[in-house]
Order: sequence, then structure tokens, then C-alpha cells
Amino acid sequence: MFAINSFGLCLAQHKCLCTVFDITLSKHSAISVTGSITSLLYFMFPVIDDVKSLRAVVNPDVSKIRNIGIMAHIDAGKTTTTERMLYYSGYTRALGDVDDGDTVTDFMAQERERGITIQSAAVTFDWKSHRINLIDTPGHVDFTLEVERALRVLDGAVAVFDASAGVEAQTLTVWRQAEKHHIPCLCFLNKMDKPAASLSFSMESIRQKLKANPVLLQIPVGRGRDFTGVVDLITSQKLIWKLSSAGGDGRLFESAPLNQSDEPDLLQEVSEARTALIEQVADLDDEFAELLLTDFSDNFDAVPSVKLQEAVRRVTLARKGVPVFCGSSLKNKGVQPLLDAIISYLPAPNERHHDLVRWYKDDLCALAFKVLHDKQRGPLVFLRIYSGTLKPQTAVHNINRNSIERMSRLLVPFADQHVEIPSMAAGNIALTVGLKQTVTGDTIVSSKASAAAAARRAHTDSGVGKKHGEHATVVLSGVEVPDPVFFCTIEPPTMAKQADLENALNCLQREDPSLKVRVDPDSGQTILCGMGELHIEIIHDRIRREYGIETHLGPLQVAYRETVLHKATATDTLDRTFGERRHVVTVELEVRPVDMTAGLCDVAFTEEAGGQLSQEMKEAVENGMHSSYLQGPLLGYPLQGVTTLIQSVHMEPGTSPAMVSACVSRCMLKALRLAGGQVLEPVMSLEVTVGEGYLGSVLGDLAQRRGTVRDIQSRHDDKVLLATVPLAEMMGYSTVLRTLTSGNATFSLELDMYEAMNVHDQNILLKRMAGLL
Ligand SMILES: Nc1nc2c(ncn2[C@@H]2O[C@H](COP(=O)(O)OP(=O)(O)OP(=O)(O)O)[C@@H](O)[C@H]2O)c(=O)[nH]1
Repeated sequence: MFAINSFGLCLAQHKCLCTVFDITLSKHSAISVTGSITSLLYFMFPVIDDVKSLRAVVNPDVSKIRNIGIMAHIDAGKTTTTERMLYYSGYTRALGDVDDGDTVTDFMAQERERGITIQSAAVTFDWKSHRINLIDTPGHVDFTLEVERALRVLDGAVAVFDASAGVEAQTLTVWRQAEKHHIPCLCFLNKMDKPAASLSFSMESIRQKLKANPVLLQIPVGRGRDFTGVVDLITSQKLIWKLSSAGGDGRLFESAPLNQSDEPDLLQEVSEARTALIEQVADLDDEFAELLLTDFSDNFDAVPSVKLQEAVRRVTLARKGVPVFCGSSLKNKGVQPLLDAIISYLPAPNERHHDLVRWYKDDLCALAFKVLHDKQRGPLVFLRIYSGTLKPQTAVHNINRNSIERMSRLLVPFADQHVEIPSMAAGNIALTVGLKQTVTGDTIVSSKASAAAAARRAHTDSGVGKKHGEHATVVLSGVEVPDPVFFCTIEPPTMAKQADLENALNCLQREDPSLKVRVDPDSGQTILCGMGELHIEIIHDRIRREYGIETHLGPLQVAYRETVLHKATATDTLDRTFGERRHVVTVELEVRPVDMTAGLCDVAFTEEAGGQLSQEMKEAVENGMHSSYLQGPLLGYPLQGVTTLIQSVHMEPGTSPAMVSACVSRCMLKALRLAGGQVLEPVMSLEVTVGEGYLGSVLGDLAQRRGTVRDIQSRHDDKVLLATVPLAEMMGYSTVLRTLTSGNATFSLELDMYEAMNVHDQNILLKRMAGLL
């Protein structure tokens, strides 16, 4: 099927049902059904005759935009839920299925094959005259950075839970990330069709584990296989999906007010839940409490739905509570009310406070939050526009790179379909072609002059503005990139392919800042550093598929760190003559251990040393320090938990800064050796959910892996084992666990901290590294 938009662009319709017009202008009409004036069947087809101007399509009013993330633990059903959203909004013709590998958002080959989400795909669609930019994020811990990048630019999030499992390990991680960015959330208890699904269990686990305040807005109708719909506690409407035994696509559902012919148990449950809801909201929102006390103190039932809904919205935006919804995406129930809720309860971009953006007033200010490489079009950069308007065929200024770039095209991302548009205003998420230097985290503005004007305003008003070359700048904060925990060597099949491999790795690094590539200074080998086994495996696979290079990976190794045991002082003198010039410098410094959890190493100067050195020489000393911190004396791993005090630096006139740096590095090495080295290893927190019958074998195996069990909890018929275990012992764990439990276990692994190795284990490691074992 083909469709022509008004630019004359011919869109090959891979899975699209509608053109850009249909998608953005869909209107959902309600028609009454014979026999009941209150019973409504909702039609979810777009109505084509309600065509507005193209401007409305491209730039909806900012109050009608929702930039929403969808996040959860692996396999909770994010992709399945997203697929339903696209389908009901009229964007896709058929329901994509993760199990059949034909979803729209999981469009990478590996995602479809493995049934997991790796890259967060941005999808734009419209629902009830609102523009929803939705990001489907990966649940696997190896791709946490993808979630973080998405959250940075979102205004709200939907957390999807497996209602039979409640809060799982990765949910906790992404929830904390959302909290860090102050993002209002909704909870969707998915998989209500599972026999073990439990509303009360899930609510309790949200309370206990997320320390959140769940505000229940729906009661499920029927349990397990008999789950047929929900009662909306705001309106007291019963929404029922009458699907045949063969299923159905769930587009049609019945909506009717609860009445006395309904089951007494349900009536009772709804009545109690609505009263509890009203009391809870009154506790959280003063305006609603006042209304209740003045007008409805003796009859809560008379509280107008609209007032209750407004109060829930205020509570959600203030992040005092999180509305909870129920459904079963796979069985096509409950997704349309979730879409309604996104519009009703989550904020529009103009309802969120973005601190630094105000200095740009109406000038363009956007943040690059994702880069993808497209073979034909080159790098595609996803931008969140915070202020001003973005137009193609214009030059923009990248503040972080201090460069001018030309944007050739501007697109709206419909998963793997991209639709070209002439401009895009603040609040939106855009996909740009032509930005060749921009990487994730960069701030894009219209010109150098506009950046300088914003910096001046910031400086005058509050002293904000970072030094950047000669100019003070106002840049948006990017995404913190965690340090990789695994690394391995990577080799091309022949030396002739080395340049191609470097190009592939450069492209992949721009897309994925958690992938680090370095060259080993001794062996000259290329080293790939990543967040986990799966991460490295996927990178390897992508190099083969997308760049056509068959590479060889060396054995996977753990990224250890080092620290020092004691305080030590050292002095060193460097005396070199190069040509006519003599360089003489003497350095005295002291290293000592500090709290390891602080992570980074730092450097300080005594008052005397600091006072004598010029800024240039101070920087030279710091450069020398930082290069020493990257290579510990025991095994050459980076140092952690060390502080250095520069006691004196004496130099003869004419000594170059490079010589000062070299002397500091040499002196550091002496001091570090005297201070005694200690290897730190990454220790992971492990959560295993396993059938009770297999718990013994899992525990036995864990003991052999130097694991420490922290807790064993019960979850229905399963046990949830919480433990810490050194990463070095976890290679290939997924295969072993599958064998031990006949596939009846799932696990998640996340970096907990770096811990000192005991003497015995450290000696074994040192011998192994020296090739003695
Ligand atoms: N019973 C039941 N299964 C579901 C439901 N929703 C999704 N599933 C199944 O759960 C599995 C995981 O679904 P996905 O949609 O891939 O989950 P995800 O959260 O996107 O997973 P990742 O992308 O790997 O993080 C698939 O086998 C789905 O068919 C549901 O409502 N009920």
C-alpha cells in the first residue's frame, strides 16, 4: 500500500495502515448500541474526513503533546503494550507479536530474533487529538543506559509490571532512574490474564519495594483466564472486552455504568475502592480535601468524576502518588484506557520545569539523546526540542563540540518509518539527518550568538554558565555513562579489514556511549568494553550483520580496579635536555586511601605548592596524575578510592608542562608501589526467581561462585533469591541456570559495588594474569 503526503513524498507502507494525516488526525467516535442508551461501543478507526491543516499535524499545540517512556523489567510486556497502542491508534494494520518476531518497535534483527528490546525506539502516534511520542525502552540490565537516555528527555513514564510478579529487580532500577529525573509515572499491571496475577500483591509490592504511593484507579473484572475488563473508579464505568474464544483484536469494548444487576461482590469491591480512592486523594491534595469537606462530606458518591480526575492529575504531576491501571496487552484488554490515562494524567511538555532552557527564551535549544546509523542517510540524531523551532536545511550550532552543522532533513519517527516534515516546535521529539558530529548528550542551538546570549542572560541572572573555551555556555545536562564491567579483544579477519572495523566501532560508539573502545598500548590490540555479556555479544553480532565484518572476540574479561592500602610519600626528579633546552623538575607527593564508595580519585595541592604554580603548570600536574590513575601498579587497572596531595613542585625556568606531567606520573608510580596495591572486583547484586523445587541446586551452585545470599522471599509458588556475587564468577550463568532448573528460573544481574578481594583470591588472580596458572 502507498500513500502520498502533501510534500509529494511517496511512503512505502511496510506496516503502516495510515498516512501521516490519518495517524495524526484520527478521531475516535462513539456510537450508541441498540437496546441500551448507556452502553457504548468504541470504534478505534480513524475518521478521515476530520482533516485539519498540515500545520496541526506537524506541530500540535504543546499542551497536546505527551513525551512518554514505557519502562519495566525484562518481559513485563512493554513491547506488546506498545504494539497494541500503535494498532488501536490506527498506525498499524495488524497486531505485532514479540513471540512471532514481527513487532514495529523491536525492529533490529536481534530484537526480533531474541524477542527482546535493545534500542529504545521512538514511536510517534496520535490518540484523541493528542500527539504521543513514545519510547519503548529495553528491560535488560545490560542496556540500562538506553533507559537513562530516554528518561532524560521524557515528561512522563508508564511502568509496566507483570501482575503475577509485582516489582522485579530491573523495575526498581528504572524506577530510581525516573525518580532521579523527577518524572511523573503511571503503573500498568499487565498480564492480568495469568492465573497467578494479583492486584493486591502488586499494589503491596509497589508500596514496599518502590516506596511509592499507588493510587488505584481500576478494579479488574474477573480473575486469571476470566479477566474480561476493568471498572474505572473515577467514573464507575465498567469496561468489558467481549472477545470470542478464538480471541479478537480488542478494538471494540463495551462501556456501561455499574448497576444493581452486577455481581454484589464486584459492587462492594468497587464501592470500597472508590471511597478509599477519594480519601487517599483528599490526603494528598489540599484543594480536593477542601472541596470534599465543604460540599460532599456526607456523600462521597456525589463527588463529580471530573473533580476527582483533576485532583488525581495534580497528585500525579506533584509525584505524590502513582495511578495504577490493569490489563492484559497480549489478550487485548485494557490498553485503550491506558492511552486515555496518558493524556489525562501525564504532563504536557509545558507543565515540566526545565531549568536551563529559560535562558534561551524562544531561541532553539534541543538535546541530542540518541544517534542511529543508517547506511543510506548516515547518522540519524534524535533531538528533544526544549525551546524554539527546528527547520531542515539550516545550520545549527553544537555547543559541546563548538561546531556548526547543517541539518538536511527533519523527520517524525514512526518506529522504522520516518515521515519528512518542514518544521518542528518546542516540546516535540524529532529525528534529524545531516548532523555528522553530534553525539548523545550534546546541546544544539541555532547559532553561536544565540548560545552566547543565553549564557549572558544566565550569568547576569544567577551566575550559571560554564567556561567553555572563551565563551561561557549553557548546556543541558546529558546522560551519565556508567563504566563498563567487561572487556575483550576484538580482531578483524585480516589486517585489510582493520580500517572497516574501526569505522564500524566508531559508528557503534556514537550510537551507544556505554560501549568503549580502546587500543592496548602494549599489544596494539583493539579492546571492546561493555556493560555485560549480552551487550558485547550484541555488538559482535551487529558488526557482522550491519557492517559485514566477521570478527574474532578474545575471552571475556572482568574490568577490575585497584586501590592502595596505606599512605606513602615519594619524591622524583626528572632532568632531560632536548636540543638546546634543559628541563629539570622535582616533585614530592603523598598518596593515601580514601572511602572507596566515593569512587573517583582526586588530587589536592598544599597551600605552598598551589600558590607557587601557574595555572598551566597546575593543569600539567593534574594531567600527570590522571594518567597515573588510569593504570594501577598491580595489574594496570584504573585506580579508585585514592587521593593525592602534591606537596611541592620545583622546576628550573624553561621546563615544559609535558615534562612536569611525565615527572608527576613517574613519582606517582613510586608512591603507589610503596603504598601497597589492592585489587577491587565488581560485585553484582543477583536476583533469581526459581521454582521452589530447584532452589537447592541454585543455592549450591551459588556457593561455588563465592556468592552471599542476602534474602530468600516467596512469590506465589516461586522463590526469589537475593544475593551478591563477584562478576568474575558469573560468566555463562544464564546457560548454567537454564540447565540446573530445566528453564524454570529467570535472573537479573546488576553492578552493586567494587569490593576488595581477599588475599587468597587476589593471589590466584595475580598468578593467573602473570600466566603462572
Ligand atoms: N500472559 C500474558 N503474556 C503477555 C502479556 N503481555 C506480554 N506477554 C508475553 O510476555 C513476553 C514478553 O513480552 P514483551 O512485550 O516482549 O516484553 P518486554 O517488556 O518488551 O520485554 P523486553 O523488550 O525484552 O524488555 C512475551 O512472550 C509476550 O507474549 C499479557 O498481557 N499476558
